[in-house]
Amino acid sequence: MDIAQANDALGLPSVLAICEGNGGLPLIHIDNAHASASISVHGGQVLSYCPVTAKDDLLFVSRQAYFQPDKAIKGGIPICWPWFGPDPEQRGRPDHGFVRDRSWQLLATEARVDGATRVLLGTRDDERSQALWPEPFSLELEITVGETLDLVLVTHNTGEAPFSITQGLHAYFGLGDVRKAQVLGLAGHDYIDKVTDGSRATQSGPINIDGPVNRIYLDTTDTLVIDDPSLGRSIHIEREGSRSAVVWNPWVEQSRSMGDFGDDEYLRMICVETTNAAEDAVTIAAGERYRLYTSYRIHQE
Ligand SMILES: O=P(O)(O)OC[C@H]1O[C@H](O)[C@H](O)[C@@H](O)[C@@H]1O
Repeated sequence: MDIAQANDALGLPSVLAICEGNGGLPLIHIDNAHASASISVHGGQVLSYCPVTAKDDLLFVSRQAYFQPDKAIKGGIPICWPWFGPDPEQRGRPDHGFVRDRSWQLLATEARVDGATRVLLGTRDDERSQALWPEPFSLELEITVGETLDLVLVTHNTGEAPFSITQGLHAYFGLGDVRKAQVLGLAGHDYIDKVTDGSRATQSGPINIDGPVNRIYLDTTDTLVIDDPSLGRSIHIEREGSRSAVVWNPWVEQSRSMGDFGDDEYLRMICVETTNAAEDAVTIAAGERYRLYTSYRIHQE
């Protein structure tokens, strides 16, 4: 992407500019009446969002994150697609699919009358995707930066046969101290516990984090809340097109095993992910589109 040309075509005076980010990867900067944000064109990934009323960024990015053309960025909101988690066919394909480590295209920008800013990014099938997954597709991510941060991920099946996907908006939220935080809104829901090799259990009460957590919650559509007394705020997550949610914190051992994650960083983050995972996989008919939506709002005390 030629940054000067992109700015000429899609920059928005005093609101949106495209610049060179870490590792030379193009980064979209937004600063409007409601919030500031940055979005990586690589991965189609929101990396930061801070409303003017908030003290701290919504999102966490690891200090050891890779910023390289063929690697995923650890933090922000990676897009997991067309499979969530390990290769479902165990053929050695990358975890979480193949769009989080590729460059997307910046398709459109818009300064809305309500002061929010809209960015449209896209990617579609090509030789590399066909080598990993044969289906013809076009994927669009619409990001709206306003009083809330809204994401809409639309999968368009451009082929002549139906296909099935799992997917996730893998948000890494910043926390003051995970040990004092709670995730609310999942009580009474069954989950698949990936820490104990996929056994099933039912959530009772709020989720407290005092060890590794890696769970797929099922049959859930309610608003989720992350209560974070250390930063004096709560984060509210709304969802449409999703009946599952993933909660992940790597805790001590997994943190040490990841090259792109600091040993102590698990204390300052949690992933609460809007997904179509496990039995919440979706099938999209030829020519049809599927819309996955999520919205994040910070309530600052
Ligand atoms: O390290 P990554 O490939 O980005 O994945 C990070 C994590 O993502 C999800 O939350 C999965 O449930 C975890 O099993 C995985 O470890």
